[in-house]
Amino acid sequence: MSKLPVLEIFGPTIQGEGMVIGRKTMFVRTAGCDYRCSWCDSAFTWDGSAKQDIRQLTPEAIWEELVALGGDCFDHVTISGGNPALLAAVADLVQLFKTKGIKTALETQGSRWQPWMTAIDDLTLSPKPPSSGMKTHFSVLDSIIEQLLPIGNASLKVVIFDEADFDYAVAVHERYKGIPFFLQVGNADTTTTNQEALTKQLMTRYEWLIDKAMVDPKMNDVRILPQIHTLVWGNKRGV
Ligand SMILES: C[S@@+](CC[C@H](N)C(=O)[O-])C[C@H]1O[C@@H](n2cnc3c(N)ncnc32)[C@H](O)[C@@H]1O
Ligand SMILES: Nc1nc2[nH]cc(C(=O)O)c2c(=O)[nH]1
Ligand code: SF4
Ligand SMILES: [Mg+2]
Repeated sequence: MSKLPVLEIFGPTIQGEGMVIGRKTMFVRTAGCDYRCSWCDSAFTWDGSAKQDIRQLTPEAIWEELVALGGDCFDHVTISGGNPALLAAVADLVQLFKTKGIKTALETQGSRWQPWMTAIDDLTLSPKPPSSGMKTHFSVLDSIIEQLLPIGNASLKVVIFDEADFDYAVAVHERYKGIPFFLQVGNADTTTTNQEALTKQLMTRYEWLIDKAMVDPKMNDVRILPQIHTLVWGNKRGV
């Protein structure tokens, strides 16, 4: 069976972001990304700094590791990256999880379509705002959302750092009216170990983002969230 490039397997922990925030889950983090976001909090998946830690694993080997870590204390796995949507082999992993009675979530920026996306229970599409330095190919995102709308498994989550990002988020929300929409506080310091200062800064940014959304009639049907794992554990990896 085809193998996947894996950088991290961890949990159980809480899903710290978006549509299933707070849910107990395991994480599988794949290596490689087609983007280079200026503020990426997982740059080690694509910048070469963790190259030596990438393992090519079969779905069965991934499952064994999840069970070794979580025992019978989980029923949900989140696949993130990097961009797991670069990998056709996610299909086999998701099928294996299904046979084990495990629900799946997946995080991607929405730059590539994969047929297995219809089999994901909780799919987060996180197109990137101007502050990331990336450009959204809306024709690709249009096509992904069109195919997932009848399934009802997708949400949109836009990370916000500044006014231009907020305007971008408004435009994305307006374009895809029927999709649950989340605004997420951007973490501007992904390397600090000063957790107290980071939490304070993130809460200030959270309040700023709430205030922005409250007075915008185009942002009535939205949810506004921080990354709660960052509030609890700071920039620690593997949580
Ligand atoms: C590391 S990415 C991996 C999945 C996929 N490449 C993507 O970007 O959606 C997981 C989530 O973390 C978000 N993220 C990355 N860096 C962040 C930061 N500095 N502050 C807040 N969210 C961040 C991304 O926007 C995405 O929603
Ligand atoms: N607890 C926790 N929740 C998360 N939600 C999305 C994450 C990601 O890096 O994709 C993430 C993560 O790394 N940890
Ligand atoms: S798309 Fe996701 S993993 Fe890739 S650089 Fe951007 S935030 Fe990081
Ligand atoms: Mg993360």
